[in-house]
Amino acid sequence: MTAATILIADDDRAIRTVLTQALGRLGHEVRTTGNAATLWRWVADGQGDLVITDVVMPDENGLDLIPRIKKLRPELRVIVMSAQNTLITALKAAERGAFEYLPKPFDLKELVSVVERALNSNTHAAPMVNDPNDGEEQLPLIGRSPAMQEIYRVLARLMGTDLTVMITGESGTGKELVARALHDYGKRRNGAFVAINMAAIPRELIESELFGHEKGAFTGATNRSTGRFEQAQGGTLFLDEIGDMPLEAQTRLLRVLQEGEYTTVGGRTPIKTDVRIIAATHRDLRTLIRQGLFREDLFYRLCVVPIRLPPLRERTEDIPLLVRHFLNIGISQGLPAKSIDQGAMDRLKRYRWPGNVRELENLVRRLAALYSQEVISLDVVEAELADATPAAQPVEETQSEGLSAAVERHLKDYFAAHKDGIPSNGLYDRVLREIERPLISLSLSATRGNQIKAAQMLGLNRNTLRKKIRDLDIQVMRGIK
Ligand SMILES: Nc1ncnc2c1ncn2[C@@H]1O[C@H](COP(=O)(O)OP(=O)(O)OP(=O)(O)O)[C@@H](O)[C@H]1O
Repeated sequence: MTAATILIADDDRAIRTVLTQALGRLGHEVRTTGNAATLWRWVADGQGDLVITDVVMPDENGLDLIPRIKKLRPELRVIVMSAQNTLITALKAAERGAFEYLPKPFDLKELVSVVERALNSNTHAAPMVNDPNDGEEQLPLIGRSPAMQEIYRVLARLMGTDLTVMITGESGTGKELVARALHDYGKRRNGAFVAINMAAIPRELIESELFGHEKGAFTGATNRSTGRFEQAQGGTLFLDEIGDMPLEAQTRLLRVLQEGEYTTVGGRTPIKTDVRIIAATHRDLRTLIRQGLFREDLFYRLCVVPIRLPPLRERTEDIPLLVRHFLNIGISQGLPAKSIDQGAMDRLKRYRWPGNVRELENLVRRLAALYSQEVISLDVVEAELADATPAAQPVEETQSEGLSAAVERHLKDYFAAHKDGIPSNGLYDRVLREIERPLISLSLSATRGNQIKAAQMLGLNRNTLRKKIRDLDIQVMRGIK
C-alpha cells in the first residue's frame, strides 16, 4: 500500500489518537479534527485520499456531510464510524455512498483492513442513492449487540441489490422482520411485499398458491386464480418455512429461478417474472438435503446471500432495549406504563428464550397487561417464566438439528453454567472425550463388538481404536447389538 493522506473527524480525542498511531505506523499521513467544518474545509481544498468520519459531531452530523463530499469529490472514499449503532445509521451510511460503516467500538485490525481496502480498490464512485428516510425514524429492528450490528451491515450492503437471500434462525428470531426491512428499504420498496408460509398451506395447494391456476385445473378450481408470484410482480416474494416446501413445488420453483418465467397450474403460456426472492427457515436445510427432502440445486439457488439470525440467548445485551420497545408498543396500545427492575432484568437475561424475541414480546405484553405494579420485580418474572417453561422447548427444533448444532447447544449451556462463563482448564480434552465415547461405543455396538470392523468404519488404525477403548474405559461386549 502506498502512503496516503487520511483525514479523520471525530470529537473523541482518544479515538483520534488511536487512529493516528495505528495508521501512522502504516506510513500514512494522518490529519485529525474534532469537528465537521474543518473536515469539510480540507476536503474542499482538495486535501486527503481517504476520509474517516464520526456521525455525531458538535457542529454537524457526519452522515450529512457525505453527499456533499461525494458531489465535490466523487472519487474520495468515506468510512463512517458511529456509536449510533442502529440499522438506520448503517443504511444511511450505505445509501449516502459511504465506502464502509463501522459500529463503535470497532476492532482496530478491522478498521485497518477497511482502510487498506478503501485505498486499494479502484476509485470509481459508489452509486449515489437518494435517502428515502429523512423524516420520522421508526427503527425496523431493535438491538445493538455485535451480532445485530453484523446483520445491519449485511442488510445495508444488500439494499441496492436484488440478490436472493436465505434467512435462517430459530423460530421467533425476527426472520420475517428482516425480510420486510430488506424490502422496505431496498430498491423494490414501491412494489408489493408478499409473504407465503409453506408450513401453513396444505401441501397439495402450494403450487397453485404460488403460481396461480387456470379455471378447471383441478377439482374445485372453479375460477382462474392469481398466484403469489403474480401478486409480487415488481416487488418481493417472501417464502417462509421453505424447508416445508413439497419436492414437486421445489422443482417448479427451481425452474422459475433458472428461467425467469413460470406457467400457472393448468396453464401453458409462460409468464415472465420480476420478483425478488427472500426465503427463510428455522430448519437445517443441509439435514433435509441429506434426507432427500430438499433439493440441493434449489438450496444453492436460494442461498446466494445467507443471513443467520442469532437466537436471543446469544445477544442478551439486546434484552433491555427490546423490553423497553415492547413496553412502549404496549403504551401506544393503551396499556399502562411500566418498568422492570434490575433483578427482574437480570433474570430475563439469564433465561434461555427458546421462543426468542416472539417469546419475550409475549411475556412483556403479559407483564404490561396483567400486573398492577408499576415496577415489575423478580418474583413476577419468575412466576411468568415458570409458567412458560414446560411448553417452551420446541420438540421439533431438537429433532431436526444437526450434530454440530446439538453440540453447540450443549456447550453453550456448559459455558453458561460456570462462573463468568469460564469452565475449568483442560476443556478441550474433556469435550473430545465426551464426543469420542458415544461415537466409539455406537460403532462397536453397530459392528457387534467387532473391533476390526469398527476401526475400518471409523477410519482408525486398530491399535488406535484399542487404545481409545482403554483410555475411555469403554465396555466391549461381543455379539451384543
Ligand atoms: N430485532 C427485533 N426488533 C423488534 N422486534 C422483533 C425483533 N425480532 C423479532 N421481533 C418481533 O418478534 C416477533 C417474531 O418475529 P418474526 O415473525 O419476524 O420471527 P420469525 O423468525 O420469522 O419467526 P417464525 O420462524 O416463527 O416465523 C415479531 O412480532 C417481531 O416483530
